[in-house]
Amino acid sequence: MQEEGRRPFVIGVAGGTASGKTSVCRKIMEAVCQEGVNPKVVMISQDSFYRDLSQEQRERASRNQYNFDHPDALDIDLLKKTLREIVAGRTVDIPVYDFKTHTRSKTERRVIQPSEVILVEGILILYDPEIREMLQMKLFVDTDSDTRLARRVLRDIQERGRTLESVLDQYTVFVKPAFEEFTLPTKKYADVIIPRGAENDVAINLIIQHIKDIISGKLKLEDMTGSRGGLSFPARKRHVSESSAIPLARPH
Ligand SMILES: Nc1ncnc2c1ncn2[C@@H]1O[C@H](COP(=O)(O)OP(=O)(O)O)[C@@H](O)[C@H]1O
Ligand SMILES: Nc1ccn([C@@H]2O[C@H](COP(=O)(O)O)[C@@H](O)[C@H]2O)c(=O)n1
Repeated sequence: MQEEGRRPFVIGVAGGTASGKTSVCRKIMEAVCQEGVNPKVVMISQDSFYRDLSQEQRERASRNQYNFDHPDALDIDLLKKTLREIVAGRTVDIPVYDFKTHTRSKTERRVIQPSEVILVEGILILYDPEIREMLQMKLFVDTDSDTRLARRVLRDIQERGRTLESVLDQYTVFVKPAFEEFTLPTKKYADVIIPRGAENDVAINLIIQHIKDIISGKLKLEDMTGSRGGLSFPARKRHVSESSAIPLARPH
């Protein structure tokens, strides 16, 4: 149960498509849940907040003429409202999104119970200033773009009902340019940059340790700067570099 008066610890995980955001979140969840105090941890994807498309927009999407990587493709207001509710410790329900049909389920919603740790991941999760304000820890998963494209091709064909041609076409026309325009510039907001994503155990273990210290109370509110009315990460930015585990210079 969430402690009376204590805000959940909200962690934002950004990065390009198929960079390993979800995989990093899963690793963090597994490790944090092994903690003796057994905190409740939940993961939310920004993908749940894609706008429902009209028939005409769905037809354009199926012809690869719809830009899902532009901020306007997301209902950012609903995401913000939902995060505010979560931060206030209330139960919320969020849409269930289907990548094959580009629509939200008409019958299903996912219920998110109050939790001590909230992981929220997405390509644009560090894009909106009000959302950034709600995050006590900001991570950016920094995986090489060739690797990301290779993973996206496999994933989108296997799981999202796409053809090779459509994945490559969408990537060239929309995904890559939007990554450069909207996602990459948000790297500067990250407290920790994780090169190579989920395989970077050194970086992930440092992050896990920090979260455990906060949950166990070893890191206290008054020990931290930059507090926004709840638990927060020290304001000084850290960069877990590829070559050095112990860090920690400012990101560029
Ligand atoms: N380190 C890794 N090695 C191999 N495959 C990976 C690795 N990290 C992620 N993947 C695969 O790449 C795809 C995208 O990973 P995911 O974590 O869902 O990325 P994102 O949430 O950033 O889109 C998935 O199919 C996943 O299994
Ligand atoms: N109907 C949709 C909605 C989104 N996309 C793509 O998903 C990517 C974001 O998801 P990740 O898991 O890769 O972070 C984004 O790049 C959109 O292009 C889609 O193809 N169809």
